[in-house]
Amino acid sequence: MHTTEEVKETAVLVAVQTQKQTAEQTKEYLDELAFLADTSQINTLYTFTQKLEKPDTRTYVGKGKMQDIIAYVVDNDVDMVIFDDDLSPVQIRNIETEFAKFQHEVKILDRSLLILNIFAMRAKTVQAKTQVELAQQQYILPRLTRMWTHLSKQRGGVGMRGPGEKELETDRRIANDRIVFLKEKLKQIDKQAFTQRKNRDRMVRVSLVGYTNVGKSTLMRRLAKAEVFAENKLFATVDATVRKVTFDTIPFLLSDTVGFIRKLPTMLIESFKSTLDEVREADILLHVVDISHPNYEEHIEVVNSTLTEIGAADKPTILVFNKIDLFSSEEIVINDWEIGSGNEPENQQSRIEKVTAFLKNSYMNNPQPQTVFISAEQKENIEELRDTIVKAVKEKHILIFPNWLNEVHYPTEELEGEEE
Ligand SMILES: Nc1nc2c(ncn2[C@@H]2O[C@H](COP(=O)(O)OP(=O)(O)OP(=O)(O)O)[C@@H](O)[C@H]2O)c(=O)[nH]1
Ligand SMILES: [Mg+2]
Repeated sequence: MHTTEEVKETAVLVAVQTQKQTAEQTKEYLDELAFLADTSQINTLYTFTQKLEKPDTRTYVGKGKMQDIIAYVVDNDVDMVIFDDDLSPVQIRNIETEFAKFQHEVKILDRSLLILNIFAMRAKTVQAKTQVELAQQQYILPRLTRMWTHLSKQRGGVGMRGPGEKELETDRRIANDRIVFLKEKLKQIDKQAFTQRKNRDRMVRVSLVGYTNVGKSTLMRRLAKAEVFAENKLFATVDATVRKVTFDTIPFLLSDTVGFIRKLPTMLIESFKSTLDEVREADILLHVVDISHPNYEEHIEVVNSTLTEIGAADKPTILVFNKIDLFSSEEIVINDWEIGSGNEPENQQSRIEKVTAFLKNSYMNNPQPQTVFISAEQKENIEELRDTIVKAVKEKHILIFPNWLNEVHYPTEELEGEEE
């Protein structure tokens, strides 16, 4: 029997605004956290912020603020409290103790745990599943408290009440054994994957990278005509997808990868290193940016530093600004450039041109060599992107096949993917 109506759990979000952050940034981060919660089927009821030099070492926020949160949670019978930064084992224990005084059952979560949970939901391949479970176990192990102990046993669980201290020791041992097992399993999978990648024809490899939800999978579909899952949720893609694409008679491999996010748990990056091998071994990166997002510049920085962290910086990169169509439905002014509203269809094209001109201008001094402005969804400027990719691929291709220009390699049936 099925229950058709899924009852969403409810949450309040808690963030600290440090001196380095503006109120606006803090709001953006909380919006992102709410989006992460929504992706996990969790309904956000209220958000709390506190200005502090840094998060309180004992309870993340100060005593007074914690009392406000508890009052709200108890009054409204809220299911969970989600903190925007990683909680230390001590903080978790203290916060649990505060809530226990009110005999209120509440789940305590943080951003990393939420992200791990979404990854667990999304992972499809054995490799991705194993990587996510390993990251979950490693994240939870030092934080095993009464409440978090069950998390280590149920894959993808969001949080449950656990048993008493006595069982904790056993649980830690079980978690440790599991970690050893998962690491060994991953080693085997990595070996196989490495052989598979090595056995592939040597082709130029292009990887789509970018912040989560910017449109990488949508673009993959456009370019490779592949059936790739895309939706307006965070981390729609967790497994890497690779397709062979042929433009201008040159075949190359295009891969779609997991999106990056601010404060991505280090453990997760670590454990995803083998999935991210596609990115690390790529010849060319297509760094996709959602230009309609108010925080897109910070997103670019997050992606760049994540690329550095996995050792994939310094590759030839094409910066692809996506979702330019979102500019055509509303009045926008970027700095002093007034773009005007384009509700009349005949104005849309010129507005897109104006936006593109503006952005090109402001990115002219950027060391990034190439920028292209597109709408993957509305198929705007896909041709220009294609030309840019072909040019970059040709340069690499000729390095792999120095005699390429003198030979005819490719039968006509391989030309699929050329036409729209
Ligand atoms: N308006 C508009 N929406 C777009 C465009 N491209 C993608 N989208 C939407 O943006 C959302 C995210 O797209 P995806 O392709 O799943 O993004 P992604 O980068 O693969 O996301 P993750 O796999 O979660 O990292 C979807 O709802 C798409 O329909 C575009 O050019 N314009
Ligand atoms: Mg995707």
